[in-house]
Amino acid sequence: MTIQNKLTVQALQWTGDALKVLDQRQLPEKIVYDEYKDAVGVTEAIAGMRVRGAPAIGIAAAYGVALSVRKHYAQSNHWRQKVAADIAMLATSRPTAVNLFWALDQMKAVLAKQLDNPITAVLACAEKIHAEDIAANHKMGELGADILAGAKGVMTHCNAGALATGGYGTALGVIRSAYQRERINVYAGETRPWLQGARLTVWELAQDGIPATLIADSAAAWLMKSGAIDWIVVGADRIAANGDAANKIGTYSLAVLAKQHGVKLMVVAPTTTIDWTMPSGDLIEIEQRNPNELLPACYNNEDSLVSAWNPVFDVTPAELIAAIVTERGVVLNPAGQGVGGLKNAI
Ligand SMILES: CSC[C@@H](O)[C@@H](O)C(=O)COP(=O)(O)O
Repeated sequence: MTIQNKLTVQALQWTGDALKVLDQRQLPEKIVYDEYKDAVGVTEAIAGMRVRGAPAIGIAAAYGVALSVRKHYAQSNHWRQKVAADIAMLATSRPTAVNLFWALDQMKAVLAKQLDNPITAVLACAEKIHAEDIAANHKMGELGADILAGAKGVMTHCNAGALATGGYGTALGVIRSAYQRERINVYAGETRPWLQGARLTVWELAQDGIPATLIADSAAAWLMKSGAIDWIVVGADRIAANGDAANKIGTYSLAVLAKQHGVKLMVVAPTTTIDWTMPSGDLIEIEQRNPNELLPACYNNEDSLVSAWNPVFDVTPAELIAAIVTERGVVLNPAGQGVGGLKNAI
């Protein structure tokens, strides 16, 4: 399947025998791509945040399985067991984004078939997942832009752009599409502690010629009070069946503040981000990352009395969400109805 992406900078590229990953830890100062030829490398790239963002994590993992089959098929009669072990390893890379587990399930389903050429079959599946994600982003961009019509300002959190997906982006896809229709003021929260907003989002928008204003996370309430924004537009890592949505830590704070200020919250995510088996967001596993991502280095010693609590996602209840935008359609005011209506929608 052809992968179409208008952007020059892509998080992931398949080269024919390797996965090229843009090292997002080095942005915006440096644009560095690393090449991975096995599932161990791809697992490390995901766990170490070289590639991040729910859809991009799923796509990278799918290519990781394709690399695993390439490596083991010709070398071993036990290639299926070795690939299964690699899939189990990839599944440990990060816990919250359900796109990872969805993509691995897609690859397992291909591998469960009688295959004449497993290498070609799994690669075709990975490329299909990649291409369909880009197509879904463009569809969501248009649907979300319809909702934003007439808005003067939007704020986004974390990076839910081309860097976090196959290309174009979820929340940033909506902002891109809206901006193409009419100029809109875009604000991005810096997104502590990893600074996805400051390092990735404003840079990515600037690559497309879209002006963006960076704010400290703690300035969000004051921005809303000023009347500058009508909507907050974010992505998601996992949406429960009842419409609760896990996203980058700080999204829940923004949702609570938005309610106080009459600002609306839009969650933009492909249906691969919906966990149909999970009835409520209360059950979503929230990743805790190393406290040293937060702690100044001087506290990183055994005698230190200072520790850090570093959950990197939170869950926004459906009642605080005005719209969930997917490639299959929009759910307005999901509280009470959830997202089940999208399950069989085309
Ligand atoms: C389209 S990306 C949606 C989410 O994955 C994104 O908002 C987010 O929270 C990413 O977190 P990260 O820890 O950078 O992987």
